[in-house]
Amino acid sequence: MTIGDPPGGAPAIELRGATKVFRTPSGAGHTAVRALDLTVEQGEFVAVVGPTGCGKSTTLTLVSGLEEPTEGEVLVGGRPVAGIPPQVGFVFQQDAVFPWRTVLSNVMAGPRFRGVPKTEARDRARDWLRRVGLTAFEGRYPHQLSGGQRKRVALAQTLVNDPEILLMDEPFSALDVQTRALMSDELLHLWGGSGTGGRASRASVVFVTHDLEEAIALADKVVVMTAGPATVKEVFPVPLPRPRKVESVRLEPRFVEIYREIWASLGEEVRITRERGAGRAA
Ligand SMILES: Nc1ncnc2c1ncn2[C@@H]1O[C@H](COP(=O)(O)OP(=O)(O)OP(=O)(O)O)[C@@H](O)[C@H]1O
Repeated sequence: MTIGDPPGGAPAIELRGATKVFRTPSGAGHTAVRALDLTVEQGEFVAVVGPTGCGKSTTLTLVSGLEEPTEGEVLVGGRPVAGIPPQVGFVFQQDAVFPWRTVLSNVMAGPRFRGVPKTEARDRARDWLRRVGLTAFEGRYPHQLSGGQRKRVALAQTLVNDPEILLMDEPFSALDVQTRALMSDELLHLWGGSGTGGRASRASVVFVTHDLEEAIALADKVVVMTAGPATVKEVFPVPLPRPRKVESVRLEPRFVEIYREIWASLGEEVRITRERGAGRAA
């Protein structure tokens, strides 16, 4: 057993009654998530959808250890989160690349930071750049890349560290529709391979998105959050076979049925959020 192995086959992530109250500048409390129960099994791909501002990103920050819950428990690999767990990788909407470093140097940065010798870090980075189709771009700087290419760098940069848990917060939302579909396929391909690195099992993923089609196309289960403060409203399994291609899977009749079913639940929360916004503006 290595340090990252969960005890007794525990789920990858568990939130038990997790509540997060932020202090606002006026000193008042703002509840971002409340009594949230969520389990992500090892190797599972979970998509989280919910109305804007409901608390999806806050949920990820609790799992990442960047924030502590005010009440309840957050477990990663069966252990309470204390600080940022080393086995967790992130991909956010904004690129987290160093603009002054080349693509290769950016992808090497994580392993180097973790103490991997330079030659090995370079080999691993090159292997990941090959997997994401950027071998020819290793000497470029981020500003010399397209949005889709930068996103590929971000994926390589995260996956090169062989994370057991991958937290993704609207990672593709800044991309155009076609690039977005390509990146989703690429993500499924990389995730579905025989582990992201030396491990036999694949990473457990929590993927936050506004796009219900994207959520269904990617995930094993879709978690619908309520209007803020977020709690889990319903969890829908997505029994679509894998491997999937996002552009074709969304045309299948079963996909459309699942979409209707989840939208009936999500749409209600979106309406509640809109009505609150309209009320405030009035
Ligand atoms: N550090 C903070 N201090 C105070 N309030 C915060 C803080 N971070 C988030 N919030 C508030 O908590 C609520 C949930 O925010 P969060 O970013 O988690 O929502 P979200 O569902 O990810 O939003 P979106 O879909 O728009 O990205 C919001 O009302 C937000 O204003």
